[in-house]
Amino acid sequence: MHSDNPSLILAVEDLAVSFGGFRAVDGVNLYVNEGELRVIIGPNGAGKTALLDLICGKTRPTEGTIRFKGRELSGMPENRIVHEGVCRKFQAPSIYENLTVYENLELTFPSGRTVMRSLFFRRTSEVHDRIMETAALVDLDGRLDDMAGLLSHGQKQWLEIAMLLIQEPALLMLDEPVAGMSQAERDATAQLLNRIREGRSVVIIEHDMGFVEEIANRVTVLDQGKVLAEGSIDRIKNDKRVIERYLGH
Ligand SMILES: Nc1ncnc2c1ncn2[C@@H]1O[C@H](COP(=O)(O)OP(=O)(O)OP(=O)(O)O)[C@@H](O)[C@H]1O
Repeated sequence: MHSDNPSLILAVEDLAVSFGGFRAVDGVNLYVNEGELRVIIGPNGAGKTALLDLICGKTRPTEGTIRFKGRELSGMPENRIVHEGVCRKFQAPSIYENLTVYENLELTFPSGRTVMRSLFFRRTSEVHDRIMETAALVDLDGRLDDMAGLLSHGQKQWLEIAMLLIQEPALLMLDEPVAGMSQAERDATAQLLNRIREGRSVVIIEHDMGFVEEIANRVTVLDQGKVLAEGSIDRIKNDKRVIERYLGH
């Protein structure tokens, strides 16, 4: 049924992973369309992170398939999955604090450069234009010459998102992107995500329901490794089982 949908970009089917006999992900189906912003919620230990780990190749499934643009990702090494267009941002920022915002972005431009080699790298106008465009997308165009270490917590998170966007992923996965942010930074992040979802798909793990309401197209609720419910935020908020298992706590 889902293969008839031309905008389907990610199709996860019957996915499972066991750790020492414990099924952290237990038969999950997940279908994400192009241009969609999907939020995954659920109680602690529901398998949200484990699901993203499987999609980005950090861990291998015990069962099931992960098709991205029709190609099977499970079994591919992590760097190959990035090359296919799937990028993942982890919670802790991994920016270079002693380099400028511009240099951080330049470093991630997809040409396999290292910190040392980038010192001798000639800036082409293509690289420069992409850096300027991406910095503007995350509101950091005014901070390009500042050391990344001087940015606020929220701006560091945006820089890291920009470092992924430079690689032009078709699917961007973010793990609790607004954790530790001020309300103003959360609002700005919601706007940022609405800008960056254009032309790509975004999958986000989030606990903050206020934020989920602001950004989500569709919400998938995981519980004990399984999909408990899926649908619009209004449907999810009023789902008896979701309230019982998660929202009511
Ligand atoms: N690589 C791994 N090795 C061993 N166990 C794992 C691994 N990844 C996840 N688990 C286990 O699987 C279960 C689900 O964990 P997971 O981190 O996916 O939950 P979560 O829904 O992301 O929870 P939280 O909201 O607390 O982050 C946990 O019991 C966890 O210990």
